[in-house]
Amino acid sequence: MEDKVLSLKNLTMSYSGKNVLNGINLDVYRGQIIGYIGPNGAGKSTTLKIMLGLIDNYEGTVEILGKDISKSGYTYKERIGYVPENAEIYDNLTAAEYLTFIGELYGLDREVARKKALHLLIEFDMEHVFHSRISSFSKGMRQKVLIVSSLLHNPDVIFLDEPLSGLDANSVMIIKDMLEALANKGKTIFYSSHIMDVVEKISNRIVLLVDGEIKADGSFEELKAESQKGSLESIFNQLTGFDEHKETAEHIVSIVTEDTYD
Ligand SMILES: Nc1ncnc2c1ncn2[C@@H]1O[C@H](COP(=O)(O)OP(=O)(O)OP(=O)(O)O)[C@@H](O)[C@H]1O
Repeated sequence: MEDKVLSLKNLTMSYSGKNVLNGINLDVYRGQIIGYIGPNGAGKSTTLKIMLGLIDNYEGTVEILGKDISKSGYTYKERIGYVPENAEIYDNLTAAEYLTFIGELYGLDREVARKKALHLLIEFDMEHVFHSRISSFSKGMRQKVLIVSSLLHNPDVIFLDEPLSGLDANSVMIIKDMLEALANKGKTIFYSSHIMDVVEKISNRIVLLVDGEIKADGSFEELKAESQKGSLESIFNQLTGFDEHKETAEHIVSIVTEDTYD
């Protein structure tokens, strides 16, 4: 199909003999916002890193924008943007220097990259620090720089791994609306996060990964109808078989407050 943007076929990955992804099959179409969720260690970041070409010793097939990424070389990366969970960022550069550099790496003209970066940072109320070193930025300010850096080249597919980390409530609203507007323009968004109420609101399709396997795949309404639970958080708890949060919390508190540890 022409509008198929991503296609994973029997994607399998193991580290030191331990299977992390167990045969993932997933087709993603233009304009979809995929909420990619799952417990810690389920394999979400591993899937993202494979699609981004950062891990290559996987089995199965990964097609992005109609091409098998193991054969097509790196040019597909010109059309994708990535906000990593833990980013290496060149702290000693100013926001202007860093973003202009990233823009140039993506093939933009230096002046175009600089202007576009400035205009985007203005929208995030950060014009006053355009010429400040990133090392002086707060966590949320660094996150905004990362988000801007992933969008400078107007990518068709955007991968975001916990992108709202450190952002204040106003900025979260901007990012949510921005992702929706980008999807309406035909961009495809692959959004991995643990913040269930945001995933519930922005995704038009939710994919739940558990132990390297897709355990649920559908719109929030579909998942809700299947599980008869109210929120995505409770659907997540049910589908991952977890109902012991109260007991676990109490055990933690009893260990913390136990005075026989010496
Ligand atoms: N470089 C590595 N070497 C060995 N094992 C790894 C490596 N990277 C990831 N793993 C293992 O693969 C599994 C999946 O990790 P991954 O980071 O993909 O999970 P995740 O779903 O993104 O988790 P989280 O929600 O905690 O970010 C985990 O068991 C992890 O320990």
